[in-house]
Amino acid sequence: MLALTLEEIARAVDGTVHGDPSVVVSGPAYVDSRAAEPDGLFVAVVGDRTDGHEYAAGAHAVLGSRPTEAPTVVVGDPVSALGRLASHVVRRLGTTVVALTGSQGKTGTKDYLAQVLATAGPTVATAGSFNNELGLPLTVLRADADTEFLVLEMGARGIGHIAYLCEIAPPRISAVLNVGTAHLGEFGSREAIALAKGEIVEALPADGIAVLNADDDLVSAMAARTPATVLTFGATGDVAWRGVELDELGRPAFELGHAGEWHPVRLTQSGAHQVANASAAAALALAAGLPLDRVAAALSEARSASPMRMELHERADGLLVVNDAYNANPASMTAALEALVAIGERRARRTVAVLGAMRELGPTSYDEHVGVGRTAAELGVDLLVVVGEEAAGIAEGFAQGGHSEAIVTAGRAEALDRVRENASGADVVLVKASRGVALETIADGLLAEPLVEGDGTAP
Ligand SMILES: CC(=O)N[C@H]1[C@@H](OP(=O)(O)OP(=O)(O)OC[C@H]2O[C@@H](n3ccc(=O)[nH]c3=O)[C@H](O)[C@@H]2O)O[C@H](CO)[C@@H](O)[C@@H]1O[C@H](C)C(=O)N[C@@H](C)C(=O)N[C@H](CCC(=O)N[C@@H](CCC[C@@H](N)C(=O)O)C(=O)O)C(=O)O
Ligand SMILES: Nc1ncnc2c1ncn2[C@@H]1O[C@H](COP(=O)(O)OP(=O)(O)OP(=O)(O)O)[C@@H](O)[C@H]1O
Ligand SMILES: C[C@@H](N)C(=O)N[C@H](C)C(=O)O
Repeated sequence: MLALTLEEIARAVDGTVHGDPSVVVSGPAYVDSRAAEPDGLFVAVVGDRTDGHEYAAGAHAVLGSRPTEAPTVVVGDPVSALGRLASHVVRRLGTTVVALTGSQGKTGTKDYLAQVLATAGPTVATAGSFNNELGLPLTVLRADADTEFLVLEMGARGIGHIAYLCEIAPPRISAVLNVGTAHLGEFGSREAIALAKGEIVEALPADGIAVLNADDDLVSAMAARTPATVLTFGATGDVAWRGVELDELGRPAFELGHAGEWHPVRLTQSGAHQVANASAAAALALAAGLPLDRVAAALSEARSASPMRMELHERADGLLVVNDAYNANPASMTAALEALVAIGERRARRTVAVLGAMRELGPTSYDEHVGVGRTAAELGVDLLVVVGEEAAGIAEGFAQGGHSEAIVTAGRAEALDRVRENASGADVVLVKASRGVALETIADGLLAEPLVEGDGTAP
């Protein structure tokens, strides 16, 4: 972080210093004392389970809503003060702010983009999915005077969320990946989601660049909402792809093109949907001034940086587990099922889908779950295990799709037992549900399973 004294921080956030005002903060801000940063700023937040102020002792410096044993800048609301501090700092840095949003793919695209830009200069990017009013300022305050690119993932569950984040860190380049149905229950309609996501291009300056998905009508229409130059990505975009082929793990190889120039890309992440994310990252990198050949090469070198997104592991007996359990909405469920079937076809494996609830979908939630079940049947998934009553519609859709009965379980423990009974080393298993369902426990359980000679089942 830019080195600032507590006195300077207090001035920037309209706070009051309790303790030595000359203490210099040069490290990042953080919210968990168990992951303290040297010379950093501990942001004390009152949470659902405990009060961060209780853990301030020993901190180098604190931003909180009351004095602590450590040098503290006291403010009314530490989270909004953190936003003001980030806003103050980012305006003093010469870094290029690149922001992106969308209903799905933000983190994956951010991970691609961060690795591509890092080939051209020091880059700071959102850790994991730290993309809200707390996570974004924490990311900004990891940047310093040497940072050339600041890559910010921006999440939203309502109108104005992204506009607020753009006030903290105004982007010069920004992208909208897609408008799906994630958090539809919070927004009310896809049109409202589009209104919210488009705030990221409305915030651009006239000399900025808006990267929009040419294949998504709600996104391409956002061109009318920005003063910036528009650069599109997609099968029909300015930045396009052709010749997509999937290998036996569903990893795409394709040609990436722009302005008549084409270069090969071979991704190490599974799923045809990664092509759109990689192409969006390419468009953002081109907008930041990188040449297409370097972008294509860097995409092929990019490693998976965030867990539980199409995370593949093979067990000793050959069972292939696809842990895509970070979250779930209808579009990402469909993408994951398509990847599952693609792998099954290429490795001559039986396909097993272990699916739980998709949350925050609002009144159409049950129908959306039925739709996912129908998709699984139409794609030819061999065995479906449904986890929890909340996801029951998936089983109904599977039956409607003309497939044999799904195995419906009460919860994760029962589902793990059923998968252990029914899946063998010749299968590929997909595990997917919303974050709160935490189906990674099933993926972990399958991979942790001790194998015994003979029947290959756990003791
Ligand atoms: C403040 C905080 O850290 N919250 C996290 C904490 O929540 P909880 O209330 O349970 O905290 P506690 O009561 O346990 O502790 C209080 C504080 O004390 C600290 N502390 C505790 C013990 C100790 O020994 N030392 C300590 O210092 C502790 O660190 C607390 O600060 O834990 C939860 C479970 O792990 C976390 O989920 C919670 O994080 C909150 C939600 C958060 O906002 N985290 C951000 C850093 C973040 O960006 N998280 C992202 C997820 C963001 C997200 O969901 N994005 C949505 C869009 C959201 C739009 C937004 N505008 C909205 O309205 O929602 C999306 O879909 O993309 C992430 O984690 O990936
Ligand atoms: N372009 C896409 N189309 C459909 N599904 C996608 C796409 N990109 C990623 N996904 C899937 O969506 C899920 C979430 O991916 P990712 O974390 O990258 O999205 P996100 O937008 O960052 O999510 P969040 O809002 O929770 O941060 C994963 O299952 C991933 O495989
Ligand atoms: C965890 C949050 N980013 C998210 O994606 N929530 C939805 C509802 C999910 O978990 O599927």
